[in-house]
Amino acid sequence: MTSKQQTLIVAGASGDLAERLLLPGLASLLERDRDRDGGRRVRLIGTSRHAWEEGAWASLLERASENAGLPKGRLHELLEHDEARTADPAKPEQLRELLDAVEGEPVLYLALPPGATASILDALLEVGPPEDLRIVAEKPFGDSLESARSLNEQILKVAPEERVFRVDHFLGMGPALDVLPLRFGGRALEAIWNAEHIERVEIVDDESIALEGRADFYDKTGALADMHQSHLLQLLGLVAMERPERLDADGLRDAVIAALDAVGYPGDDPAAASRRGRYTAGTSNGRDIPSYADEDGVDASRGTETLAELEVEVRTERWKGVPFVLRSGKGIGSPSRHIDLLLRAPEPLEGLAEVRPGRIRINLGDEGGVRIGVALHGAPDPFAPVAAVAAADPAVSPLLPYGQVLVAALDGDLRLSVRADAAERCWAIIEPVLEAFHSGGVPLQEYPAGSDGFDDSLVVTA
Ligand SMILES: O=P(O)(O)OC[C@H]1O[C@@H](O)[C@H](O)[C@@H](O)[C@@H]1O
Repeated sequence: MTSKQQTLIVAGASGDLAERLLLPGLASLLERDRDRDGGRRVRLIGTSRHAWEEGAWASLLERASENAGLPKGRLHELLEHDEARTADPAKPEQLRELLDAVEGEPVLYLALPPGATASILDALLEVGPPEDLRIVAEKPFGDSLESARSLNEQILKVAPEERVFRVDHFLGMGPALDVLPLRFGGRALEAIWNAEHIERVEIVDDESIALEGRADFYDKTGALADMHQSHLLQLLGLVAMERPERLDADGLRDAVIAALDAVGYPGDDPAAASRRGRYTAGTSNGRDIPSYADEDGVDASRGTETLAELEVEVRTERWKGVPFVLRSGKGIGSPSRHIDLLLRAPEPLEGLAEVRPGRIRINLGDEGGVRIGVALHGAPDPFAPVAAVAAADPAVSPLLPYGQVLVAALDGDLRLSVRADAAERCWAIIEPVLEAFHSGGVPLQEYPAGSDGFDDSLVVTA
């Protein structure tokens, strides 16, 4: 690769996302590519509407390098150029100045909430977007089906779909990338990847962290819109889809949308298919956590959920009658990120001790890998560590998930980006449940932070 020059403008660079995830992701990919044909030629402009304090930009890059596990000066070294600007890209004249500072191909990363993204898109239309502009839009893409539609209309006036990258960093997680080779790269698992052999699928992201000062965003959003609408449904798309005709962007994204289109609620009753909870004071991961209702910036009367569980069906021949359970919560005592495919019990065989039927676990946590529970002699519990383990080679995907989605955007690979129709469809799937939540149709349960979530006896009114 003698790479072309690109200027990455990050709007919202002073936010927590840039420091924790996006810039570390960038550092991880520049580091990976540093010795490949002279490395990538990326210029970075970080913008914020608020004035940058003296030294704030340099120390942001240092913290981002450290968050990527690199020496603190590394990101600065790897970038061809970097600078911070105080600018409001929603103001056309300020946006024009930013675009004038671009050298090479412009990549505009909108690390901002949907309302701010919409204002910048308006400004882009007014100044006339450069023809080679790439737009990267952070999740949540809209905050309802209607706003996702209108964002899509706006964005497609500014750039064609093949230059638009709607980010879902779960799609950049090594283990999520493993789902495709796991299913289609060999015969062992795809042969049983159906309702005949699989009884239930669980897609879980239970986190020990709590609100972490994000009340501004989270209290208006809640677990369901934060996690299920994007991350968990995208994973469901990969697990539930049919074999794509080919694994290019259209092939993959057509297969994902077909799976999402087939999603419905058991008995067409979204309220009965869902549960929600909110943490009370407790201790999680050795830290004292206040009750969600008492966290700074929270309006307790909103009844925002910090834990949500949803059961859906995928109405295809392959998945007939198989519940897909999607759960995510904060302040959970035994955090776990995984996709489990629980196998049906075999026909009993006289003389053979009864064992648990086993499961396929795709571990989405840092350690990754796939664990297949099988019955072995002397190991009646196939969930025990003697079961077969396929560990991914960490050298194969050394990028952080944000590095993976970012490199896809920089290189124009659309496979890790959520297509317009899928972003809308995911809102359409969760909106009936959100309505049930807001109208009080699903009781808000309480769980102490540090516990494992639902306890049906603790029901409070929403
Ligand atoms: O642990 P990661 O990779 O940051 O992903 C989980 C996070 O994903 C984000 O998209 C959500 O807004 C957060 O609430 C969540 O904690």
